[in-house]
Amino acid sequence: MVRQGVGRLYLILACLSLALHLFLVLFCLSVLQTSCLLQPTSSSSISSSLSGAAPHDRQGSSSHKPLPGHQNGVTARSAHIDHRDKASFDMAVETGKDRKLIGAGTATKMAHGHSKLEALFSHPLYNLPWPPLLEDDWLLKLKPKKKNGEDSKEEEWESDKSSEDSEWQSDSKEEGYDQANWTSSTETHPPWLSYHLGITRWELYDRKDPNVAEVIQQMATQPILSAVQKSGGTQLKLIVSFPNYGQALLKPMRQGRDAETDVNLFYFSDFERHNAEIAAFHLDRVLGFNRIPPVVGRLINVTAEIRGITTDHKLSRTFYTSPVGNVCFHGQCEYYCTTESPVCGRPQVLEVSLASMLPDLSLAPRRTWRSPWRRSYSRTKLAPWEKNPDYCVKVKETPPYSEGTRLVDFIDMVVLDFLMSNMDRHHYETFEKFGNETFLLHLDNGRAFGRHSVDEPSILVPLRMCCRIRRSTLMRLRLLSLPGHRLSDVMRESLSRDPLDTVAPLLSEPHLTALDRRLATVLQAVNSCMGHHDNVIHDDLEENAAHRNIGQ
Ligand SMILES: Nc1ncnc2c1ncn2[C@@H]1O[C@H](COP(=O)(O)OP(=O)(O)OP(=O)(O)O)[C@@H](O)[C@H]1O
Ligand SMILES: [Mn+2]
Repeated sequence: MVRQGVGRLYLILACLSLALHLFLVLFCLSVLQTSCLLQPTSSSSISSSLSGAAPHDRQGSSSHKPLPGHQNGVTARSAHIDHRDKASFDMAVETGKDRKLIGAGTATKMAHGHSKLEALFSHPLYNLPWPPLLEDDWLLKLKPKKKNGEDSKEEEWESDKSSEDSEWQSDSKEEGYDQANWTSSTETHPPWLSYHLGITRWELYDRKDPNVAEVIQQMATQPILSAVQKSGGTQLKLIVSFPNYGQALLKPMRQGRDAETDVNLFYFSDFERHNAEIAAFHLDRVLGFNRIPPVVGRLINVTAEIRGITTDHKLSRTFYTSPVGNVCFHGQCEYYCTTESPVCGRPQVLEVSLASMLPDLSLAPRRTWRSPWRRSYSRTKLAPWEKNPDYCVKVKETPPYSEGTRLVDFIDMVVLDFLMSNMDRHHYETFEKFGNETFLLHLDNGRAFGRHSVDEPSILVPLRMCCRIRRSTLMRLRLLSLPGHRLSDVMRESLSRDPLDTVAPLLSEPHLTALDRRLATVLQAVNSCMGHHDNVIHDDLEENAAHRNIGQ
């Protein structure tokens, strides 16, 4: 009797356990399904790594190296740099050497073995195929070399070592610089050149391109051979050069990471933030735009890596030692370049952001566009969009916003700016070669992430007024609002790969929380649009599919 009773008990327990397992399996499946908003398409193969190992979706290329025949090189001018005196680097502070930088090889797993960032980038919405890339969709291409006055089929741009006027010959003789034996063969190209050659009509870089990860790694670790002040703009910034002729735009840390913008300051009086430049690059990438040149943080020694090597006398003249013994400088510029607003090392070590330089303007000219929602930059005057609630009706009728994707591209930028609270988007740039059908460069993000406690509603006005948004953007934003892909979590993880994150988190928790809060506001704004307007969604997914079908 007893044995029979025990047997029955075991049977009941076994049934219970089976039921529990079945329940768990069903539960997991339903959770997975809800986080997957889109069925994978055949060409959107999912990569589990951030490296370039997975096949990518740019038509006509499988290794992110430009295709022969499309992308065989550029003229040597692209890497033109100032010839600089060379000084020692014995005091150089190098960071990031042993860290896994963004996109580099195997991605760093989170402590608990699950990477939300990897999961996000594996999602089909982050692996959408572009329309087929034609010859004109690449920013740069090789100049066929003419031999003896004849057109040669063989394309080559290696410098002719015997030629007197070869730029490369003189550059490569500079102490510290590499010999530049670059040919049309992609293997000979430094990573920054491969990155330049990979720029297309639709995006600045391919997230999975191993060259982009290399560019970031090199900016973080290579010796700085030259540093000169960059003219233009309002604040102090330098152009630095590396041994393989790569260049970066350096912006120094000017205030504590967590210093909130003074409430009594107009946004245009705010200092730029080096961490904002870094975080903006990560955010733009996490949003799936890929329209900000790769940026990385670094600790530099201001004496060895700026003062000691610069031949910019205007800059070197502004160095001094502060009363507490820190090495400071202020450079010369329109604003903020005085002893009242110096950049100071501690005593010599300084945090900076380094943004990879775009191709030289002589090779890839850019067009600057005034934003229709530009602020008045006056303390008293209102801008036109602040006075007219129907302002967008006019904008929608005016080229280039009346055609193609310009308006939704602009809205993408508005979403980015609202999330990071950047009020300083007075202008934006595009590559001239691509005319009106191209992505917008999201340059100059130094005034973003100024305040975490306030969300600036005026930045979102174009979205609320125009009620237009790309379907792919909206779907990615919805994905980022789900717990499994939460924007603040993926941003925290992405930023943890930057070398400066070991010094202090690049975005404090209140800034990360603000991202989630603002994302919810964007989604609410779109919902409200859909409640009141037709034609809110620009269906780029369908459009791209149609293009691909035509291309097949
Ligand atoms: N990564 C880059 N590569 C090449 N050029 C760049 C890059 N970033 C910015 N620039 C160019 O340099 C100019 C000045 O840079 P940036 O806008 O960041 O400086 P700024 O001092 O903040 O300017 P402003 O005061 O006008 O806002 C930009 O308008 C842009 O044309
Ligand atoms: Mn600026």
